[in-house]
Amino acid sequence: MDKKSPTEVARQTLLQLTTRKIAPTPDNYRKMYDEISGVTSIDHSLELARTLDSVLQEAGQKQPKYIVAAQSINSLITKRDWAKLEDQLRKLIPVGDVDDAITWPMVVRNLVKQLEVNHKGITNTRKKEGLNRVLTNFGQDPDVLSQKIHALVASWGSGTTEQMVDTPASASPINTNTPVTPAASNAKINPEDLIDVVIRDDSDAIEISKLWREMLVKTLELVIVPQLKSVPDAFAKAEILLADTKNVQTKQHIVKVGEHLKGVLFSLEMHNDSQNRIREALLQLLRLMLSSMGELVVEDKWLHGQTLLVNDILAKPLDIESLYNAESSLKELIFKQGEIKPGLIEAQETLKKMVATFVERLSEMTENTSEYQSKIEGYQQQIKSSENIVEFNTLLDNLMEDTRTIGLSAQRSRDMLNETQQKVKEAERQIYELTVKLDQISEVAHEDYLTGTLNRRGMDEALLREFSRAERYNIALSIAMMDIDHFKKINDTMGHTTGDQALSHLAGVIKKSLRTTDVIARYGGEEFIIILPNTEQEESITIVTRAQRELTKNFFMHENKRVLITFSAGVAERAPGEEPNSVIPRADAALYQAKQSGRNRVVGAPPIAEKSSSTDDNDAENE
Ligand SMILES: Nc1nc2c(ncn2[C@@H]2O[C@H](COP(=O)(O)OP(=O)(O)OP(=O)(O)O)[C@@H](O)[C@H]2O)c(=O)[nH]1
Repeated sequence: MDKKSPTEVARQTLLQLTTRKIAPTPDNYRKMYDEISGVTSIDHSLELARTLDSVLQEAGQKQPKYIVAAQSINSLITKRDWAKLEDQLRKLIPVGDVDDAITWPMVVRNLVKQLEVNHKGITNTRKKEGLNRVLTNFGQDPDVLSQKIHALVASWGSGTTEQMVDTPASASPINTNTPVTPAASNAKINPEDLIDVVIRDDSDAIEISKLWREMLVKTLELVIVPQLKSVPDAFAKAEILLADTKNVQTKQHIVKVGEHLKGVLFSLEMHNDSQNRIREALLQLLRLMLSSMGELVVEDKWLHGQTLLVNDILAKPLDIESLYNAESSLKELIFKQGEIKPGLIEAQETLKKMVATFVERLSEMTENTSEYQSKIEGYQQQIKSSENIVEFNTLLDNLMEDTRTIGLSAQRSRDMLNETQQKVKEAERQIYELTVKLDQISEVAHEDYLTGTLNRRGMDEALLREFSRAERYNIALSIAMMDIDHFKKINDTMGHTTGDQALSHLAGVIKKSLRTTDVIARYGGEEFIIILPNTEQEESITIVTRAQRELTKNFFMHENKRVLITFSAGVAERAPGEEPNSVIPRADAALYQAKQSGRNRVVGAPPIAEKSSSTDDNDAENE
């Protein structure tokens, strides 16, 4: 065969390929070329197959999957099946987007985390069983294993069962380009929410662990450490933990911090537990104290308001607002009592001194009288035995002088006694007034919020107190019922809010015009009641009329205009033994009379005796 030139061989090779309709691939070209030129060219693919085989055999010593891969690669090269070869190689060396690749650090980190998290419907034992199955089935192939573990963990997170990765048969083939994540297996979950499940790469992991650390630091700083302030040991430990957490760098360090945190949380739990028990015990103690206080302090009515207030608070679930309110009420009350009590003690001391002086004067008087008595007896003896008229006259002169002296001394003592008696009465009056004031101050917790007068409850207590005092001391007591005139018109023309302001204005003016011992309470709506201790009906009418006058001098202002507010009142004086539920209706009937007779006036109720006698008369007539 003639030796053809390479150009000629190439030309004929192409011609033959076209004639025989063979695809002009490099391989076909090489074969045709060899046939035409009559030589055998070196097959580089075989060289490539050999090289790959030796590398894979070497790698196969550590990972058997490469030995399996070497056989199939060899056969594909021999068959020149380049497409399949490419696939095989891709499977062997995962390629694609690095971000989407499932890496071992990521799988292990996720696995550890998810083993600690509680998943609904999946117990830890089930998780471990699933893991064991995957390890047994795919342990030979680290890459497949990482994918299977990843899928298994994702199945916990998405709430599906591990069944899908239990066996190689049921395990769906995982495309390495699209790793199965909880986001992929559960469309309802927002991938953004899954950063704790899937940590995509190291920079993510660092960022996430920083965020967790910051959160832990804040929790320690703002919640845990402050709560342990009163427990020095635990407080010191918590502070060390806080410093440690701020500086945590390594995994071992995190584990240590975790152990330390457990200890601190335990101390906190113990502390909170004991605080709760202390709180409960204190409350119980307080309740007990208050319940026995009622009996212990029967006479000390000044404590009554305080005990009622605290009782009210303890009856309801504790809330800070009512505690603050109670605190300020109690402070006000204690302050006012503190102001008045020294005056009361002083007045009581003065009274004691006066009584002592009184007794002294009396005994002086008695002494003087008995001295005089013995002198008289002496003179009697001298007169009996005296014979001499001159001596007798001298005796009489002395007797006259002594009688005059004793008379003067007796007069002086009498004057002093009268004076002391007056002072005692004055001191008694002062003590009475101060006591009444203290009693009233104790009611500060029972005020009507709008008008600053007592509310119904305060009124009931004041009535009880004043009625029993009047009975005990046998003193007068009157009740005035008052009602604003045409108040509806004020509301209708100026609005309810202005009506409220008018009510508060009226109460303020009346309160100012009353004596400190008088008590004003809101009976309801625009009706008020005034309790006037130690006051007869006539004087009460004068006092209430004075209040009416004050109201005409102190106008209520609305939109810069003066508004005259008036009220009508009925006054009734308590008869001995009469109870509030009898006096109040009598005052109310008198109020009705005041309204009927034109308003803005004060009417006194007929005395109860008259009323009952007229009833008796009627009864008599009826008979
Ligand atoms: N603004 C305000 N109005 C109140 C309050 N309580 C009661 N009132 C009003 O007081 C008015 C009382 O009306 P009436 O009982 O008809 O008596 P009056 O208009 O005052 O007339 P006389 O009593 O007959 O002089 C009603 O309109 C009630 O709504 C309150 O707390 N605030």
